[in-house]
Amino acid sequence: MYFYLQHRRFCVRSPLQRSVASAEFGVVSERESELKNVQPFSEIPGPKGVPFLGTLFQYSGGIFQKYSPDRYQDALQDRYKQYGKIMKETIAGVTAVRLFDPDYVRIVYQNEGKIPHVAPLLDTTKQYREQRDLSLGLGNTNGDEWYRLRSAVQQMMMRPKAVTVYLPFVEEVADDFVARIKTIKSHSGDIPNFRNELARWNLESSGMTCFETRFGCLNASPDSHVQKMIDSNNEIFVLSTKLMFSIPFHKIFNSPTWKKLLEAEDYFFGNGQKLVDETVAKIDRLQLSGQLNDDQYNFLCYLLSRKELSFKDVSIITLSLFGDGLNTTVPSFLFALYCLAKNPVCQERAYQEVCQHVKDGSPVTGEVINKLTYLKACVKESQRFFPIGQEIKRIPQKDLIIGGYHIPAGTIVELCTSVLFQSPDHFIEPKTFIPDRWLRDGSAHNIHPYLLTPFGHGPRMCAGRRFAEQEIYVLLSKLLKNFKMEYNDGELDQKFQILMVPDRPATFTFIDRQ
Ligand code: HEM
Repeated sequence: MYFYLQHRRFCVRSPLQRSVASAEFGVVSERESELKNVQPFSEIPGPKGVPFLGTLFQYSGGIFQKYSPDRYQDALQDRYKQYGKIMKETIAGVTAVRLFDPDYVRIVYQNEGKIPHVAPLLDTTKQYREQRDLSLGLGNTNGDEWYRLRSAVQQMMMRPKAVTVYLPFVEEVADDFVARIKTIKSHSGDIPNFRNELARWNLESSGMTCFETRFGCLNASPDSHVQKMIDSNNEIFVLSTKLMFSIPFHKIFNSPTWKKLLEAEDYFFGNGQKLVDETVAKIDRLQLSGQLNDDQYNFLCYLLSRKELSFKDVSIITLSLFGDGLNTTVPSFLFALYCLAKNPVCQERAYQEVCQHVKDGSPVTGEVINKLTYLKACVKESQRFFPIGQEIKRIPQKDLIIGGYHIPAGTIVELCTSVLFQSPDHFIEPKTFIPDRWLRDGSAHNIHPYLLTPFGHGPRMCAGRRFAEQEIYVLLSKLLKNFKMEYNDGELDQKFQILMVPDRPATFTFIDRQ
């Protein structure tokens, strides 16, 4: 059943409603004619490629190369300019329809049902986990299997109140991080490779949430396990990008790149699994001796208590919370910091807000965070400037008509609104950092609700969202309180590594506030 037919049922109105909504009738009749003239899937425009591999050679080197893989965002912009709001492309055997219009995105979300299907968040990680007989985790499963996992963690991970249990850990690590900045910054306040410093902070912070242990990530030596875990996590994304734009031999045999990726995955996963095993053994010992308090090892104890989760599921979910922030929370944080450093007026206003609500010597609570409305608007605006994802993927389970084209059930659909984030058609003064546009009284900006959804939308919305946001708001408010931040390391840009990451290690300058 097409979305259009469903939609029509809701368009039956009383005479009064009809006269009030006469403008809308134009839309309805347009849609009627659209339905009559539905174009088949094959007519969706897009670049022509060779059979199976499609346009792979435009990305993969040689004389046909048009785009460097780390500038995939340019390819998407070009595709939008050339083909408009809907187009399709095949790359290395994977065909996807891309949507560049928030109204089209709305159609997909409104028809996804209770169990939306998605293409894997990271195809290579899914393949790795299948090969090693691990649980696939939330982002790589669909149907009942996904529902089983998601419903087991939904309450504990998605309720804003539930994650505030971990606030004291997050705050403790953030305070230590601020102290470390004070000791390591140069005479002029510079800290080079701040991205790596943030990675250490993030691993320490999520390590506390998952394992309630301080690992010493902040001060770890360059040849420590911690640093190697950070490096191997990064390597997974670098190699996955390479494989995304290669002939997919790795799906048939262990190609050299695939072997390197296995090594990086094994390193990260192996060390992570050891932490899970050690912590679970500790919990068992405490329980046996009657010394396990109710407020200890919340995250793991909760997962272990869920009968529907196997031990493999518990491990993967825990390691997702432990490691996923490295390539999501960290770049997101760095871009937010950059936006504030480059916009001192906004930084000052956020500083004033933080001083008003975050009191020295009092803990940062959920209530305090709720009051940081301007800070949150700054973060959201930074996500418009620097989206860390190029698209959100869905595989609709019923046929849809979008933009006048028939999209059969089972098609991979990519929701690519990030190419519109700098467009004057969608944002007033798009090239200016204006956090106010996200404040309630900034409604004059009238932003389409399906345009900027950095954490996705609906039942498959990011499972780590509450944790990531909590960490970002706490650390950002601590940094604002302690330092004026500047950035003098050239223009920061983004490069594509499955996600959008900073194009350089990034040196920030921290000037003590008295
Ligand atoms: C600023 C940081 C982050 C951003 C912007 C982000 C963004 C996203 C997005 C866009 C999705 C797809 C949502 C959809 O399909 O509707 C997603 C899914 C997911 N994210 Fe995040 N994420 C972040 C941090 C994290 C962290 C720290 C974790 C660790 C637990 C995490 C775990 C997940 C999982 C497990 C899914 C799959 C959910 C499912 O399919 O049920 N994310 N994230």
